This record gives sequence, structure tokens and C-alpha cells, in this order.
Amino acid sequence: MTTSFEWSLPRGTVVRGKWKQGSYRIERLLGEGANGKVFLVERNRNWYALKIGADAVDLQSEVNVLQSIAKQQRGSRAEAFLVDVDDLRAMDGKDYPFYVMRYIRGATLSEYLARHGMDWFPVVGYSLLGKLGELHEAGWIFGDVKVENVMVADYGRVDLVDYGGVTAAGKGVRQFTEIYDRGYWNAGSRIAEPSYDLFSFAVLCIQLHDSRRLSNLIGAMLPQTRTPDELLRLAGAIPALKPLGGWLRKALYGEFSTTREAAAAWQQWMHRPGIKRSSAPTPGWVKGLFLGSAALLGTTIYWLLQMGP
Ligand SMILES: Nc1ncnc2c1ncn2[C@@H]1O[C@H](COP(=O)(O)OP(=O)(O)OP(=O)(O)O)[C@@H](O)[C@H]1O
Repeated sequence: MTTSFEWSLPRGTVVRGKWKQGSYRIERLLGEGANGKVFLVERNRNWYALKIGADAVDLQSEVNVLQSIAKQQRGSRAEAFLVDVDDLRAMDGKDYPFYVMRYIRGATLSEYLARHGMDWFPVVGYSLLGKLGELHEAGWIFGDVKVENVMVADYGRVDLVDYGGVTAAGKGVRQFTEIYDRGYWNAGSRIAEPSYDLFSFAVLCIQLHDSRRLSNLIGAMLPQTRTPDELLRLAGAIPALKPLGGWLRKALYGEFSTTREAAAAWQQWMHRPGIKRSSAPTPGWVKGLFLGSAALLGTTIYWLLQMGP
């Protein structure tokens, strides 16, 4: 995608906020998309990512979402993602809005798997389900789940970037990418709900394993013939995805009632004999899920003992 403004900020440029006077030294461009350019910046020997956009409205809605998520996380141990919000008075005399966020030191999802091998796919997928689950439990739907918006750090730890599509549960999804969109595949509405993200997650699994066949499939279909069954058929023809068929079916047909349930089913698949896997830390909320199951098991055993023979 191209940005709507073409100028750049050379290395060493100091960006100073017009209102709060925070200053950031530009190191390099990290990436760009439809809503702006993202730079690696330094302030007081700390690295951050600074996103600057031409369209104040688009950037402001991202900031609103991030502020609202930050408010919900206040008091939790989660590291703050949003660091600063301000405007830059540029050389052309115009004001450009920017925000500063935590710098995610990692590779994009496809780079990571190309570098470390597809053995990491189950771990990375599980970690991504954990991230989505945290967001869903806070009442938000990511909306634009796609390969480009997933960054992976060491041990397969996943972070999401680009909060431009994040939508409050129950509203219409604001920003999406066609091939990951369940509306595009005639598989359901664009109402923001966990199953919307899980559908995109299933397409992402196919995209990661065989992007060429996925784009051939799309090229060969008329809008009315796009169905989740076609995606499932394609997944069934990819040897590495065959054992995941049952999981993908549920995700593509919106049959998981929560993301926890989807993550637990994914974990069962990961631990089936014969599945290669690498080790990674378990997301906090999933640990909670298993502690909960252990407590339930304990209660059941206690109850059975009380019942006697
Ligand atoms: N916090 C971050 N840390 C590291 N890199 C980042 C961060 N945020 C964004 N990036 C990089 O910058 C790129 C563009 O950022 P982003 O996706 O937010 O822009 P966008 O204009 O909203 O893009 P799109 O057109 O996909 O909506 C990302 O793909 C990623 O490579």
C-alpha cells in the first residue's frame, strides 16, 4: 500500500511534539502502509516506534482504541503500548499527527517462519491465539488479522501491529483485508466478534503454507462461488494442514464459541503425537485456563470421594 504523503524523515532528524514537547530522534523507517509511516526512534536511550500520518481522523481513531485498551490494562502488569500522542509542525507549515508506541523488536510472521522453519508454526499460532484472546476478553476485535500485522520476537512470542482495524465487539469491522474477510468468502457478517478474527486466523494458516494456491483459487472464483468449503478443500490439499482440518473447519464456520476454546483445541492438536513443535512460553491467560481446569478436576475428585462407593 502507498501512503498519502510522500516525504520522509532522514536519520538524525529530531521530531518534537507541538503540544507536549516530547522529542524523538529518527533512526530509520520501519515500515509504511495506508495510514502512515512508522519510524524507529530514540528518546533517553530507549527505542520506540513512531507512527506519523497525513490523515488526522484515521490516526486519531487508532489512538482512541489504544487509549481505551491502555485504560483497561491500567493496574495490570502489561507493559504500556501507547507512549505519547502529539502533532508535528513540519517544514511545509502543516501539522501532522503522530503517536509513539512500544518498539516491537521482531520479524514479520513470514520472515520469522522463513528464518526459523515451519516447525515454529504451531507455537507461533498458539501465541497469536493468546494475543487475540486477550484482546477479545477486553471487548475488542482486531479486525485486520493478516500476515503483515503479526510480528514475532524470540521463542515465537507474537505481537500485533496496526491497531487501525480494531473494533469494539458488536460494531461493524472498520478495516479489513479482502482475502482474510469472512464477508468476502460469504461466510458471515462483518460484525466484530471473536469468530471474525478466528476466520481470518484460519485464512492466515493457509496463506502461510501456500500463498500461491490461495491466490490462484481467488483468481479462479466468481464472488458468489467463494465459500468456506473452498478454503477447507484447499487446506485439505496442503499436507501440513491436513491434521488441522477439524480445527480449521470450526474456525471457518464460526463454531468456536470463544477464543479460549479455539486455543485449547489448538493446544490439543499441538500435543498430538507426531506433531513437531518448538518450545515457547505459555501466554498468561492460557495458564489461567489450565489452572482453572486443574481446580475443577480437584473439586470433582473431592466430590467423588465424598460420595463414597
Ligand atoms: N510498534 C512497532 N514496532 C516495530 N515495527 C512496527 C511497529 N508498528 C508498525 N511497525 C512496522 O511498520 C509497518 C507499517 O505499520 P502499520 O501496519 O501500523 O501501518 P499502516 O499504515 O496502518 O498499514 P496498513 O496499510 O497495513 O494498514 C508494519 O508492517 C511493521 O513492519
